Amino acid sequence: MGKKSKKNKEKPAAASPEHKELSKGEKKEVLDTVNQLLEVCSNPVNAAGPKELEEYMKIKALVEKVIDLQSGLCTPAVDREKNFPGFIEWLLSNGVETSVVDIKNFPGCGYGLQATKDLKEADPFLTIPRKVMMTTQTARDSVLGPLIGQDKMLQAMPSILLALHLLCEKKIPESFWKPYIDILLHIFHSAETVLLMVNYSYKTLYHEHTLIMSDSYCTPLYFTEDEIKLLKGSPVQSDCYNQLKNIARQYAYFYRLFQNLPATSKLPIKDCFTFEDYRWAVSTVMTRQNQIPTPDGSKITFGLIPMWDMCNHCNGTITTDYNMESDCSDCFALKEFKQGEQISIFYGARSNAELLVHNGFVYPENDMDRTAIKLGISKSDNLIDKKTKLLTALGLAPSRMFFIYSGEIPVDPHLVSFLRVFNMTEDEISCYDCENMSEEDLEKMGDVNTPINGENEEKLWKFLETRLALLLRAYDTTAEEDENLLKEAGITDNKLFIIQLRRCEKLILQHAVQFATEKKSGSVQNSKDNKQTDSKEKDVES
Ligand SMILES: C[S@@+](CC[C@H](N)C(=O)[O-])C[C@H]1O[C@@H](n2cnc3c(N)ncnc32)[C@H](O)[C@@H]1O
Repeated sequence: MGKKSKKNKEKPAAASPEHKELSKGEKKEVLDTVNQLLEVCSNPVNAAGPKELEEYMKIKALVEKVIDLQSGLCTPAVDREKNFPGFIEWLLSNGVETSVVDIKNFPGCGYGLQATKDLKEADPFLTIPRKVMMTTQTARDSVLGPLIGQDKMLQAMPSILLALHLLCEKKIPESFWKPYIDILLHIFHSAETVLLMVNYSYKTLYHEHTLIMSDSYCTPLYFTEDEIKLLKGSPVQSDCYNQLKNIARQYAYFYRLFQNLPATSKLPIKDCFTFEDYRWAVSTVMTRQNQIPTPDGSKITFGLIPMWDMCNHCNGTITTDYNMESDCSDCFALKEFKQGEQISIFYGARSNAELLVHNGFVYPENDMDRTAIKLGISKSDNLIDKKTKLLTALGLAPSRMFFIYSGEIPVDPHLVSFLRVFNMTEDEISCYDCENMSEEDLEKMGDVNTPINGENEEKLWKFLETRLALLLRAYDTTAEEDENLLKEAGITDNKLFIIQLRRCEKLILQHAVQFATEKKSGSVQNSKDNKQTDSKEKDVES
């Protein structure tokens, strides 16, 4: 990154002297705990269930111990609001035009961008040049450069590289990106969002809940054990376990690397690489990064795009584009915005589960919501080989994740095809020539309105209805109970998003059960009608 980062590379590692030193004994205790963490987190993934929870609790306890031991080493939080003017000045001095937007606090989603004038759909409102971005390339030009050449993980995983890059720059007082880093969300450990608004409808509550917004991420890395338990029944619970396991493993890996590798001796984080700082950096990158092309345009990589990353999310389409000629990221209004309105952008087609795990929030109005279910042909099914063969011909694995969608039609062609094959008799399977499936066969098999026959159709919807009802029973609460819980005073951000998520999942499942029931009744009726027609035809024949 221009002159400054070169300077960082040559004269690195003047870490800010805010942290205290750990004693020899404390250092040893941290290292022992980190070693245990690495061992537990390197176990192969356990199947979902009690074993997974047990492992999570072990990891969580070790992580808490490390956080506790390192509590004096973490970078202190800064007041981001006070730093916004300096950030805007820095943007202006680097040629970024910001006159169309203001940074403002928007209850429910933290800070965001407000339109300073009316904007029409597709009007440009932000152009951010590469020179202010933090990218994998600027990481290579920074103090991290020598380490990247020696570490496969950093070479292969751009998000991890960005997280460490951010952390190093945060510790360098003269970093080029200091004005940007100073406006990022920081962690106040004791802060919890307090609900000011009670007695409001759910939707109002959702929008009002962060009148006092805690300056903290809500990624699963910050969930407590009790909060994670609130996800019982949700497929996201496993994702949360896995996220902590993966990040803890990475942390332990780099912690040990920083102790042993000469290439890390000049890193400003070498002696103050805390778990708390690492989860902050990872959460920052997870929730703010965007894809950008490499300078030669040959590959796509990741980067942090200052100011663009102040945009919050709403339904719509992607309206950010990289202009290779000007080497800038251009952002256009996804709809008309009136002066004073929040300008939101569409982050991409993500379910609420994905938004919670990767972006640290839930968007109840999400048009793209869906929930995952795992289905597979049972090993005890006598027809497993034949069904597997037919599924393979249809491009489907015999055991895999499917999605149930919000919206009118909750099933997609993959699920419909799978369920049809899953419920076939031997005679039905034998009607298909797996070696010569035509495009038309594939399409028909997945078309929700083209049953292969009444009986199969009835079995299919009955199976789905029963399966989804079972999934709904796995949760500890109903959607209605969740709605009431969301109205409780004093709910934390984490709990709010978790309950919103499981409520959204239940609404999707409930609607899909209703859809399956209606389809089943329709197919029963059709079967009856067909049988009657058959017998009438037989009568006529006889
Ligand atoms: C790219 S940042 C946007 C700026 C951020 N609000 C801030 O204060 O810095 C993404 C984060 O904003 C919040 N966010 C974005 N869109 C949101 C929405 N529709 N509802 C709630 N929170 C949202 C989430 O905390 C998310 O992790």
